[in-house]
Amino acid sequence: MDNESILITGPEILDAGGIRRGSVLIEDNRIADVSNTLSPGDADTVIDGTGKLLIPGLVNTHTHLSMTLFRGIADDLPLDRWLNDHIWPAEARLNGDYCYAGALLGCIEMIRSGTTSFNDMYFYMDHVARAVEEAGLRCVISHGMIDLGDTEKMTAELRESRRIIKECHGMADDRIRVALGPHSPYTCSEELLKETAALADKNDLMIHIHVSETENEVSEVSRSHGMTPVEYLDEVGVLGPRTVAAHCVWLKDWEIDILAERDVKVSHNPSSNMKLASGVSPVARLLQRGVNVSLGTDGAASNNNLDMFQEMKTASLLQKVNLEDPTALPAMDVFSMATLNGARALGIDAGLIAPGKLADIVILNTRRPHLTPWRNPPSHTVYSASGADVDTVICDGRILLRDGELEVLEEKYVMELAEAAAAELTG
Ligand SMILES: C[C@H]1O[C@@H](n2cnc3c(N)ncnc32)[C@H](O)[C@@H]1O
Ligand SMILES: [Zn+2]
Repeated sequence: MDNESILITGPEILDAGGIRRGSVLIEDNRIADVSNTLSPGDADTVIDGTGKLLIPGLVNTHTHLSMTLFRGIADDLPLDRWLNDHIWPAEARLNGDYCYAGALLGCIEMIRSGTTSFNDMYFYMDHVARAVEEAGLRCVISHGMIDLGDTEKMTAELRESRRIIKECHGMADDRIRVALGPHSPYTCSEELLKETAALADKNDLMIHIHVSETENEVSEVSRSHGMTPVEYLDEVGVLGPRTVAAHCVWLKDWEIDILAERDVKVSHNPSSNMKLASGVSPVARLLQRGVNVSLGTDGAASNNNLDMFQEMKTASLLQKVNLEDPTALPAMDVFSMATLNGARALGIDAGLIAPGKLADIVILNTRRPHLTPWRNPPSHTVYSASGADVDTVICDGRILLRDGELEVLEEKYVMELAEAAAAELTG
């Protein structure tokens, strides 16, 4: 059933390299050919791409998938009160079944809005992995480690990370990989951060961490360590090319240099930063210095959805208004962030529509009133489209959504499961 050949005939193709027209042939889990001479006889499955736009699957480089269960519970608060007074008390009641239900729901939401890969940090990650395996998506997952300076807690967090690595790394034909997830410089002890760096080095693992999200964090870290968060994380060895640093809102100029030098992968989360009023990340400057900046939604309790199309538009508009410069972060740049830069951040051989790349592909219906006249694909994709315009999704060469119909998971059942879990948790 999966991993046969699929031919998508005659769509327009948009990726970070530009716009063109051509048919796309998928064999097994990779793109085999992109050309104008392919004929329908060449494939087991043929998808008519006429009137469609074919793009690489979007990559969400920072989220907490199971937090779909907490959507709408604590709006209109700053990060510290949001976490301390609402989210952490609610999370204390989580278990594996709840996290599985929330992750399944999140997977459906992502498939329907054109995301094929994501970077997740949360709890009960073996249950999240099971959901992702069933959904057919690709991900990097990490157990969110928080020790608040407690040595016993630190040992337990590292033990749980090791367990998840052992059980889940390379699962589902390597669609699921495991990273280390020290939550942040303000919730992890110095020792935990150093242990994390050593473990990542030894086992060639990615690190996923929140960095310089709020002004409070910068004051707190500066007070405790006499250094800014980026300087401190560099000192303890956490920053490198396999580190995804989420947020990076409050950066001094020299911290941007450190991030660039270490080739840290920055994940920009504009909706969450705006909703929690955390601030505005200097994305245009980061990109100018050559930092690989990608996009993330953060969790559904601070966004409040997982739609990467909205995230692209928001990212662009936020830079423009903040810099009072309408040329800042144009459509093509933000589209590259959501595709190629995301794939690079997660070490995934995708993000471009080209032979040899992993077949993670999204097809949009362009024949919609709000996309008419169809004339400027990058502009329409970033400024006019939404996740609801996605009609077909392929991940790892397997069709997950076809003409708006899910080919994986039972949507009605998953929604009921998530409703029940949310009611028990927060109701
Ligand atoms: C993995 C941990 O990260 C928390 N979490 C979710 N969103 C954010 C954010 N924007 N900043 C910091 N922590 C966050 C989750 O609620 C969980 O406790
Ligand atoms: Zn987060």
